Amino acid sequence: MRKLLPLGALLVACVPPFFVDSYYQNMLIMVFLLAIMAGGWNVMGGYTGYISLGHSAFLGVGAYTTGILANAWGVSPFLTAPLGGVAAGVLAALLGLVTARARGTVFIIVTFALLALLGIVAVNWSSLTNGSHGLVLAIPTWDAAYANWPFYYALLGLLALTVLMSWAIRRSRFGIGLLAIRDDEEKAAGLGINTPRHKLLAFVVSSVPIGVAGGIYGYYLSFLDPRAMFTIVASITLVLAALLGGAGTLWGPVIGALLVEPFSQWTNQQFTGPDAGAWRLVLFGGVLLLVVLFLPHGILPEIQKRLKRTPATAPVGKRLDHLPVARPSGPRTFGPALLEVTGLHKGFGGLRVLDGCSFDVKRGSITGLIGPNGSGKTTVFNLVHGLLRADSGTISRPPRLARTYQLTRLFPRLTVRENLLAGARRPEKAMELLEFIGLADYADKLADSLSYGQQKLVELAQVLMLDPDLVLLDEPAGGINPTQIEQMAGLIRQLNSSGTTFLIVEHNMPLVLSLCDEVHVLANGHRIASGTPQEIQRDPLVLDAYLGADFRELHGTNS
Ligand SMILES: Nc1ncnc2c1ncn2[C@@H]1O[C@H](COP(=O)(O)OP(=O)(O)OP(=O)(O)O)[C@@H](O)[C@H]1O
Repeated sequence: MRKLLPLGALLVACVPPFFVDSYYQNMLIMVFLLAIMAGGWNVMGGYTGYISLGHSAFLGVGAYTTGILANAWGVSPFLTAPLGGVAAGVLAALLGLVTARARGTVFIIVTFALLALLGIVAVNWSSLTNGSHGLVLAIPTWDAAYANWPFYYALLGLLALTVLMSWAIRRSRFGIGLLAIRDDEEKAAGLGINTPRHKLLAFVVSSVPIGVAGGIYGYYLSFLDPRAMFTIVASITLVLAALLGGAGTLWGPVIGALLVEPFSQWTNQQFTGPDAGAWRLVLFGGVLLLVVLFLPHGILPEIQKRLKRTPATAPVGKRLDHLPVARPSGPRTFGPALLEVTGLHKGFGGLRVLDGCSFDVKRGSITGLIGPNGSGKTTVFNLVHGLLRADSGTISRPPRLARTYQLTRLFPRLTVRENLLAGARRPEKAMELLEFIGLADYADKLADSLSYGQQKLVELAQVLMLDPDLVLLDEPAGGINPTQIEQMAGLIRQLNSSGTTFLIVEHNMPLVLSLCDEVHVLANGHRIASGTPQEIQRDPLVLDAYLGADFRELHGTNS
């Protein structure tokens, strides 16, 4: 693709002088326009995963701002078109603030409502927009033989800038943050990504090229009709182009525009009369539905998948070289409490999950938190990590704290390296940690192509990128094989010897007993025992509430 790019660019640039037929020039101008709109939208809808149905509003805002200012100042609309981009950006920022908490369908509806609202404003604010009569712009003054050229090159240049912007974003930490939000917003926030700021910026960035394009397009038409400028058909068309080509890819929106625009022009010729708009809406909506159902990732990812069809196996797990580090013999001494939880109460509706839970984790220790299913261990993690708020009680936690999840939550569509970089932009540190967990060879593989055990290791490395003082591990051995459990234990010990404190929730008792310095046992929402592994496995309360008869028999423990 990269090698073909200069050739393609040269060919496209040669069209106006060599293909004077204005039909084809106009077709390409409209393809560029649609590609810019789909490319801008892609930053929000493709990278960030927030589907907007209102993005064509930025085209109208850009066109009106450009036209009104050019008329008022008596200058060429080409000069005021960048201000169309500014107006679109400001509007997007305002809307972004309003929709800060909106997700999924609510976001779609709010963006659609914005489009409808602006259409009404454009029709009714006659003193500014000339209302439903439309706004007339200056007619181009250059020779009719070159009539389309300036628009053609202006939009081609803007398209190049849009693709370049999209490329730069995808390679930046900001872009990794956007993709992380798309894959798992809650987890992204947990890794320290400022998700509201990322979304706001993505919204603004996605609107600006469309606003500038609106200015150029308005001049191309020389007449702004509010119904055509704020039509839902335009929004559906641009979303269709992005999804068909491949949302979240660099070239997908361009490929989509190349396919959708000729189709759109064909429907323009086929449907005439007063209901034409409604029929086109039905048709585009239907095609959009088909694309979502049958080609959900779009054409480009489908082609890439077919080309890459290497053996469909996941990378085979390399045996890690890190042998578990032997436990230091003799008593270990620890610092003061790094985490202190006192009298935590938490309920969900009528269900009391935590009922006066208190315990601490000493600096430098590996502390276990065990208990029967449903005793509230994960809820404690969620409270300590700040995902939930306690009904009452206090938590004194260190500032640098990170957690893993019971079921791994890597960003599946980011590479292993990008998963690590999402929380902190430190490429050397990321590679160092991948070496440490034995997965450096997998740095550029997509996270979801790894085995579950490998994903658990990557999630550990991911949280270590934050240089945490305290790491909360939620079932690090859950669902992985005994060799990998041993590897995981070895890594935890190694990290602990270099100063990291761990709080581990785990059902694998041999692991807990061999790894932990101190163990707290929860049952019915509060702590029923604390002590060294030796003390815990002899405690009759713990044997009754959790470890049970099997454990007693197996280990010959007497009550
Ligand atoms: N967000 C929630 N809304 C309603 N109930 C919840 C919520 N989160 C947890 N619970 C309930 O709270 C109880 C404790 O759940 P929690 O996941 O903390 O237990 P756990 O000790 O971690 O269990 P396990 O060992 O099975 O992971 C369960 O009955 C669970 O169904």
